[in-house]
Amino acid sequence: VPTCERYAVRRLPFARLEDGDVAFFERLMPGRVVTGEEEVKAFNVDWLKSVRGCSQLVLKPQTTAEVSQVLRYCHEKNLAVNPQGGNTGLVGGSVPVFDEIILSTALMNKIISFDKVSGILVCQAGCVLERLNEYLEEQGFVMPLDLGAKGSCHIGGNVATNAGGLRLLRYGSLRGTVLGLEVVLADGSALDCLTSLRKDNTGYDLKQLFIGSEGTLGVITAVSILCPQKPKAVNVAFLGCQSFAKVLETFTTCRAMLGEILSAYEFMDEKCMELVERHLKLSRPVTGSPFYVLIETSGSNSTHDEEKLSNFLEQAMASGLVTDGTVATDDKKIKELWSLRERITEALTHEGYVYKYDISLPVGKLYDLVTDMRARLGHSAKSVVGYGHLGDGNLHLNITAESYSHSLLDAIEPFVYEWTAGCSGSISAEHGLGFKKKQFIQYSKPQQAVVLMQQFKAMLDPKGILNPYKTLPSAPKRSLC
Ligand SMILES: O=C(O)CC[C@@H](O)C(=O)O
Ligand SMILES: [Zn+2]
Repeated sequence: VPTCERYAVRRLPFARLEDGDVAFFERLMPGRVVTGEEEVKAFNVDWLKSVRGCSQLVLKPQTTAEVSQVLRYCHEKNLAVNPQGGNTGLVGGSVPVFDEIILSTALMNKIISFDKVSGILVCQAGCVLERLNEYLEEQGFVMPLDLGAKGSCHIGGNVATNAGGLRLLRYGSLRGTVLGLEVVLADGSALDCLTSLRKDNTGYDLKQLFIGSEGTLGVITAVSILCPQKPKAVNVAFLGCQSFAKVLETFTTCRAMLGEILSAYEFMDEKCMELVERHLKLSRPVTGSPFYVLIETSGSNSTHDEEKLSNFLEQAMASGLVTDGTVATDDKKIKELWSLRERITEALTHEGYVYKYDISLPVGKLYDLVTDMRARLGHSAKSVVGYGHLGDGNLHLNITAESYSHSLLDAIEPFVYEWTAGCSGSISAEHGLGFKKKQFIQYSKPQQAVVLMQQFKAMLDPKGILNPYKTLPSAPKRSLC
C-alpha cells in the first residue's frame, strides 16, 4: 500500500519530474542516474516494508560538488528531494512519500583522512558503518557507535538521525563525538564546518542543527568524528533475571562493581528470546527466565577485567539477582551472544506487521509500559515485546500482528504517547520522527519549541524541498466554517 493512501497524505505543490530534468542529471552524472520502475523500486520502500513512495528517479552523486549542483537545480525548479543513506531507518524517514527525487549517498564512500594520534576520522557520508569500523580496527581504533544495521547503514544517515545504538552508554551520542560536518543546503550552497577540533567555541555550534535533522535542513556530505581506541579486552555476560526489579538492581550493582569497564547494558524479555529462537534458529545459552541482560565490558587489561567481572557475577548470583548465565571472552562467542540481542528486530519482522515504539523513560518505569500495553491489547496483538538499551533508559516496545490494521493502531496510539508524556519521557529516543512519528512531536516538545523548529526549517529551506512530509508536523487541516 502506498504511504500516501494508508495515511491519507496530500501531495504538496512541488513540480513534477520532466524528461528535461532527467536529461540534465544524465549530463551531470552519466551512468549514475537510475530510472525505470523496477530499478527504482528498492529505493522507494523502507527496510521494514512498511512505507512506500513512488519516486521515478534515483541520483547517485560521488562528490559534494555534484550534490550541490543537484540541489541548486532542484531548488530552482521546485523539485522535492529525499536524501537516502543505507535505508535502514525505522520511522519512514528515508524513503519518499510521493515522487520526491531520491538522492542516494551510496557512491560517496571515500575515507578522507584518519589521524592516529587524535583518533579523528574524516570521511564521506556514504561510508558503511561496518566498513569504517573494520578500517579503524586495523589501526587499533573503533567507531564510537555500533548498531544492528551496521552492515548497511551509512555514517551520513547515522549522523542525520543521531542514531544511538549499542555503545552509547560508553562513548556517548553523536552530538559529542561528531566534531565537524560538511552539509549542502537546500539552495545548493555547501557549508564547510568540517573541522577536526575537540574544542571550538567560536559562535553557535551549527553542526548540531543538522545532527538529528533527518535530512530536512541540509544534506550531510562529509563527517569528522572522534574515534576511541579499540579495547584490548572485551567480555560479554548473558544473564537471566527473575523480575524487572532484579534487572534494575543488577544494573546498579554492575555499575558499582565494573565501573569504567562497563560498555553496554542491554535487556530483553523472554518473548524476544522465543522469537529469535523460532524465526532465526539461534540457540539460547540461557533459558527459563522472564528477563535477560547482556553486559559487555571493554578495557585494556584482560586479567583485571576478568577479575572484576567474576567478582560481580559471584555477587550477583549469591544475592539472587541473577539465576543463570554464561560468559564469553572469545570473539566468536561474543558475536553469538550479541546476535541474540542485535537480531531481535529482524526476528520480529517474521511475525507480520510490526508497530514500533522507541521510548525514553525514567529507567525504573521502563517495563511498566510493556505490561500495561500487553494488558490493554489482549488478544488483538500477536505479541507485545520489550527490550532495549536499559543503561540509557531506552525501551524498544514492539507490537506485532499478522498485518497492518487501523483499529490496532488506534488502540496503541495515542495511548503509548500519552503514557510516555505522563512520565516526561521521549516518544523517540534514538530512531527519530521521520514520517511515522512527526505528528506526535508535541508529546515530547512544547509548542514554542516546535514553532522555533519550523522557523529554522523555513530559513534554511524556504521552498520546503528537503525531505518533505518528515520530522515536523504538517499544518493542521483547516476546518470548513
Ligand atoms: O526494532 C527496534 O525497535 C529497535 C532497533 C534498534 O534500535 C535496536 O536497538 O535493536
Ligand atoms: Zn536501539
